[in-house]
Amino acid sequence: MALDKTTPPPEQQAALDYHAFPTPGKLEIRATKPMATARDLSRAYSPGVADACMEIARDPSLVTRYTARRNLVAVVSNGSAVLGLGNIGALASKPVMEGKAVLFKKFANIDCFDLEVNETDPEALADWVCKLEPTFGAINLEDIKAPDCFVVERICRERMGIPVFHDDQHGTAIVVAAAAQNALHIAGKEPSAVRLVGIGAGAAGTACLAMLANLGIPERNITVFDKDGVLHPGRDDLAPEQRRFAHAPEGTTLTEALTGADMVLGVSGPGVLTPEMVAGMSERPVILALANPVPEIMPDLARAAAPGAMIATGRSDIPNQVNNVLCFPFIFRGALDVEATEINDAMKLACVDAIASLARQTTTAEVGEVYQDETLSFGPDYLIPKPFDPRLLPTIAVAVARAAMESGVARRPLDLDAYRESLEAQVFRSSLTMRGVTEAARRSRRRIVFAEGEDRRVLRAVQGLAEDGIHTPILVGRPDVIAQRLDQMELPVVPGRDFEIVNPESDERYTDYWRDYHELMKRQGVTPDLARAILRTNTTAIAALMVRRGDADSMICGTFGQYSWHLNYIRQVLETGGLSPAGALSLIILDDGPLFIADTHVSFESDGATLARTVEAAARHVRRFGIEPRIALCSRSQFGNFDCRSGMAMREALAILDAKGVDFEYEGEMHTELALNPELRERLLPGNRLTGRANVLIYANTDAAGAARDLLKGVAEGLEVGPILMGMGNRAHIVTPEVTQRGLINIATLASADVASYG
Ligand SMILES: NC(=O)C1=CN([C@@H]2O[C@H](COP(=O)(O)OP(=O)(O)OC[C@H]3O[C@@H](n4cnc5c(N)ncnc54)[C@H](OP(=O)(O)O)[C@@H]3O)[C@@H](O)[C@H]2O)C=CC1
Ligand SMILES: CC(=O)C(=O)O
Ligand SMILES: [Mg+2]
Repeated sequence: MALDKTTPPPEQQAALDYHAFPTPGKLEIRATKPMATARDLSRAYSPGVADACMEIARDPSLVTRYTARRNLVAVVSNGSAVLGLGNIGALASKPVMEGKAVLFKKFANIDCFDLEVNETDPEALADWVCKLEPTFGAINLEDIKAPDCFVVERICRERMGIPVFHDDQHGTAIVVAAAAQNALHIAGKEPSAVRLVGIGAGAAGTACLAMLANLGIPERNITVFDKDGVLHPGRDDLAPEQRRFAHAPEGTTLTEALTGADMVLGVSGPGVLTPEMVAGMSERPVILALANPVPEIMPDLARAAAPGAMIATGRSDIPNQVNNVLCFPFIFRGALDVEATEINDAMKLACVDAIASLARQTTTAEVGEVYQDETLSFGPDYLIPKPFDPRLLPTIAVAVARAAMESGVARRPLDLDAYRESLEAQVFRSSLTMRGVTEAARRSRRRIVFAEGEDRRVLRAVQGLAEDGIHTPILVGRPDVIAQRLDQMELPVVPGRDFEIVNPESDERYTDYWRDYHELMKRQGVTPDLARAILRTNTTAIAALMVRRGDADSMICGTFGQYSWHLNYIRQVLETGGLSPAGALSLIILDDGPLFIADTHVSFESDGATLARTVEAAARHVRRFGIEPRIALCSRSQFGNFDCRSGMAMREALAILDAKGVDFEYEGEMHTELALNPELRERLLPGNRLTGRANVLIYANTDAAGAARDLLKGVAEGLEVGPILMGMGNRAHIVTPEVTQRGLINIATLASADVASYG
């Protein structure tokens, strides 16, 4: 069906809707201080604000203490070279600039104002930017056409005492250099022997070519084109940045230049390269077709014409995205945090090395999660890290900060180890909470068996565990299926070295296992035939038997199916006089700290005695994270005001705990709201024994606990560690089907930690 102008194709309509709904645009401003009372108002505004003003007037350096300036970047454009769309003007450039601001925030937690300026004269534009110095910690120039961008940047850098960085030049050059370095390494080509063709001699083109020359590609091997054809010595329309590359003979055509070339860098416009042109390039050519949104050649056409080619574009929807988004959020993070006066060459080169080396390392569970169907091991389709790779922030920002300090432009030197740790805590949200447990796991020799060893998330988790230096897991699964999946996912873990396999179809211990199981269950209607069948097909039962017989120390199951189905087999095999489930505890990591919730899965309706046991077990587990428990027994009833079932059970539990004299804070029964709001609690339940905000919420039925857990995960973006099966001596844990690779790593780490008091 032909689509008329008023009916965009579905993907375009979706992009337009993304921008339009639920509120127009992609950004808003949020206050970081409370503004709820007259007292707040008098501090934030008149009269209190005057104190902050006068302090800054007295000592200008205090602006970083009393305002948001240090973390505030201006994204400035006049709309003269917006993506590859050309000079569409300042107003139409706004979606791109808002987009850059969102990326700054999302990837590096940097706040931005996007400033679209109606000014075509570069000197006037520079003047305008310089006057903004009091507002910002740094300036990101964007989509300003060459050669005007050179003028604007030079003037701003000369006159301003904060970093000024033209993203299209330097951000692009950094990422291109990292990708080119890696591609040439794979192709086995030395930069000094490479023949390079550049298409586009604008902002991006000139900076990328200069950077590539800096990496060792000889200038005489570089031939460059713009809309007027080849850059040659006879041209009098070139800026110095372009003239440097103008040495080809006049009249050279693009096809001629590309014949036998090793690399082409397109930063020009859509469809400039034809299949015939790339077909004539050398063996294993590198094709960087970076025009946005439509590249110089689409990868499928390029691959058909040059099957050995390594191809990258600037787009997010195609593997090998070479785009300055891999650079600008992170280079600014490092520069802002050390209060650098500029972003110099040493910082840029540090950034190139950091990006290039990240692609050569194996990826994390988090990246695997986002890019499920893509190859993520270093090679032709993975030359460069993915934008959602959480390692980018700590790795690049630290490298940049170090380079700034070493090159003498950092006004605020940092302890780089502590800096890296704080950045890692931002991106790997569970890492800080899990740190103590991870250390304990590294020291232990516990063997963990994964019942669903063929699951892709389990295989990625095994890789993560190997990287974390945590033990050798055992996988229950068919070796050929595991091998095939590892191969598909290009995971470098190897059976025998990084993990062991128990094949349910042929393990030599099978007879022992089914006999043990039959012995355990013969009085509950399990016949030998049934025991054989279960131990042949039910990997949860197999894993439990392994733990029971001492072939493993702990098991993890639950990536599919119902929690209670798995729990049933665990109870059959592992429950003893001393070990029985005491509830499931979820640790939910939220922006403002961890919150534990129980019992989310085990006892559907708990009585007082069960609840008291759950509370004690939860306190034990919470302390394993180095957190002192403050436990609230939550109910619809509050201090005996309502005789609902949960209220009565909670009161019974409270009496049991009181009689026992336990050594942690607990109180109840109370509404969840009061558990989380100490001021309100003090008002409604004066004299209650809980101090501060509760960090453990106990519910009397799994409906309530499960709903609290799901809401925190679903609405508050809580990250779950768990559920932790309490009471089983750390011998078994059951995850839930939505578990992520990071979730599996966390639970396996918990299971691995050798803690005597675990139960
Ligand atoms: N992937 C990434 O990270 C990035 C990609 N880009 C992309 O690079 C392109 C250029 O951006 P930028 O350098 O900022 O813009 P500029 O306007 O500064 O430069 C554009 C250059 O491309 C040349 N050009 C345009 N069309 C053709 C053509 N058909 N044949 C040969 N040369 C052509 C122009 O020639 P002339 O001077 O004669 O007009 C000019 O030299 C855009 O498509 C942009 O999206 C830019 C930055 C980052
Ligand atoms: C990515 C970018 O900055 C551009 O295409 O202009
Ligand atoms: Mg740009």
